[in-house]
Amino acid sequence: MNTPLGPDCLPVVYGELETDTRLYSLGLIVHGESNGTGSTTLRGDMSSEIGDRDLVEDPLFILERGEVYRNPTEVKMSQIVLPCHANHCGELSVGQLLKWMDSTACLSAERHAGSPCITASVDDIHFEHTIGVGQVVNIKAKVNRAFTSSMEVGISVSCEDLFSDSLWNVCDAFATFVARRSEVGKVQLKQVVPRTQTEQMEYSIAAERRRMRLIHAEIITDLLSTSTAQLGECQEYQNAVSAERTRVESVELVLPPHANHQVSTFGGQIMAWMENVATISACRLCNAHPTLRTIDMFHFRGPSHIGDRLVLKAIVNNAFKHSMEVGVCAEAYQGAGELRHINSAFMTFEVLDKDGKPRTLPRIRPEHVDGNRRYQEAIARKKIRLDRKYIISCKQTEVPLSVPWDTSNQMYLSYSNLSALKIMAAQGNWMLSSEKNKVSLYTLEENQMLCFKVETTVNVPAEQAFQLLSDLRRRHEWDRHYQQCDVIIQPDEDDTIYQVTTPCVSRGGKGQDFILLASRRKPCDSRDPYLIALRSVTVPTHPASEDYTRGEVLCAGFSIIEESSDVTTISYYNQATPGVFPYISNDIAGLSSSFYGTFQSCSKYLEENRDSLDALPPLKPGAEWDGPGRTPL
Ligand SMILES: CCCCCCCCCCCCCC(=O)SCCNC(=O)CCNC(=O)[C@H](O)C(C)(C)COP(=O)(O)OP(=O)(O)OC[C@H]1O[C@@H](n2cnc3c(N)ncnc32)[C@H](O)[C@@H]1OP(=O)(O)O
Repeated sequence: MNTPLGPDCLPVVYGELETDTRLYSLGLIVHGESNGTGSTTLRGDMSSEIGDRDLVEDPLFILERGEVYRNPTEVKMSQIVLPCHANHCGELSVGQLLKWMDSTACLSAERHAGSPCITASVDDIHFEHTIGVGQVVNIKAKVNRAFTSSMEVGISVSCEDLFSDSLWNVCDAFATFVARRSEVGKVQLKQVVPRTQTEQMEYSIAAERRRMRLIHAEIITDLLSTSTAQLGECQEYQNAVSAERTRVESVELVLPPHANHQVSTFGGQIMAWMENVATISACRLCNAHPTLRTIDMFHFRGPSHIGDRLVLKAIVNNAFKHSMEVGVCAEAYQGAGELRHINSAFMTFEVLDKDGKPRTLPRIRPEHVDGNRRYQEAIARKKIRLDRKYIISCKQTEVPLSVPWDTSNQMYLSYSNLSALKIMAAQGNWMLSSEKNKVSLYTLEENQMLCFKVETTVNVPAEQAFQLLSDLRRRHEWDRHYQQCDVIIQPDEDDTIYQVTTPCVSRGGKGQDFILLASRRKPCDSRDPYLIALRSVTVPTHPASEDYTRGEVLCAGFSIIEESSDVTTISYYNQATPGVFPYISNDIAGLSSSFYGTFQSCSKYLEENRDSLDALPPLKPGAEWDGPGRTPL
């Protein structure tokens, strides 16, 4: 535990976070959390057997008329795995599983849209377990959020062994479906109305995931160009297998049974064909049975139809000690026509020994210039996957409070920063602790974790309040804990890294400094708030110094809701541990009013500046910190 006061006017969050508040990855949720379809499951690592059927049941949300609530878009599918669904090892083929997942998700999307829907993309999927013949696959899908013509569908897959009466999670995924009605062109979907706390959380985070997915290709291209430039020559290994030996090409004629109910090629079938060639390619490297672990996010670029020929190509791009990356591409043509690129994917395979541990794999020898490029890019993607897993899929108890920031993880940190704030804000059991002069203090205690929220209403337009509060350089105007605040880096318009110094709290003691990532977001639609999320990061240019005690913030920030054109509700959130409780207990018990004082000066600051923003020069994206003590911009 460090010193109690932080740069957020309120005590800062320190220490290990004993919480099941969860961070969400783009496609996969790795640890105990909501499963994307409205139910809550407890899972961990590979030993994630649920063991208790109740954990995957829907939360029993009782409607006023006494009925149990069920999401109107929810669709369930259960299938017994038969030998015809399995590979030669008696495990359900992932291709078959993808078909079932795509069908269930599409039917859920169509239930919401009331019109035909097509799969646009599927986020990263991580398969935690294989499924055997005779076991039952349960798939649940529901629409988390509708945008204009597209929707995010959350899919959860569990496996059930009827003989041992056990149940475990296999994977969670998020797919995007686009509604199409030929006669009207672009469809305007009705909004999803979240009814439960989990639905509210999924609804809120779906906007973040959409943002990430729409710029995913761009991010990966940027990261690849910077990362591969640093990698140098390909390493040579003894007994390496030639990449060319793993090359597979296979053609499929799209027949009516391969089409969906809209007569284009069924997306699940395309994924199954892709998985088939990828598995053959992986086998050629290891001469053993490979297990598919992850599929990176992919995008159905364009449709294909009955009568099309689909050319499926796969090659092992690189093999690491325990995993290999296979690149797969699907192209379509008609008769003697041109090839159309319809899909690409990167799949990661492992080979498991008899104890289920990954075996050491032979290395790959790339050939030709193109082979070297693929080899290097696979290394870069491996790093990107690890970064992403570390930042956005880790259990919070495993993440250090300050996460290293660099350009390669910038997007993921921003995403996790905002998602953590959204998850905190979406909790339904906030208790009003005290109220004074229109400022309310709420607390939330769960799993030895204490969060608090301070809320008030101001007569300032929401956008203006957002602009004023998101520039931390002005925070000293209303918050005495912000002694100095300098911009270190501003990678883009929505993210800024600041160094904040706070006064010392004990006589003769040191002040604190904080390296804070502030990520801000404007609303995606009228149901969203403006958000400013804060968390600690580390940057190599600013190590902890002797002059200050380095303080840390795990999750804090503002949610700003427009009540009318002139009235705005401002909520400040902070996530604390039992260790800081003594410092805020006075306020919670009503013995002190420091929160109110700070929040009232915040309201005053906003109202005094309701018509101006121009006290400081605007932040410029790309700005870099230029040395201690100097003006950063
Ligand atoms: C063998 C067994 C068979 C069994 C059969 C069982 C059948 C069961 C049934 C199962 C059936 C299963 C179903 C199947 O089998 S569907 C068959 C597989 N899918 C396809 O063939 C789709 C091919 N792709 C396209 O047609 C286009 O690329 C689409 C239409 C997808 C986008 O085209 P385009 O870009 O020109 O359109 P737009 O600019 O107007 O955007 C439209 C919306 O799309 C959003 N968007 C765009 N890109 C992405 C992205 N990467 N991630 C997320 N979202 C993305 C975008 O933001 C916008 O959203 P909004 O802002 O409006 O909200």
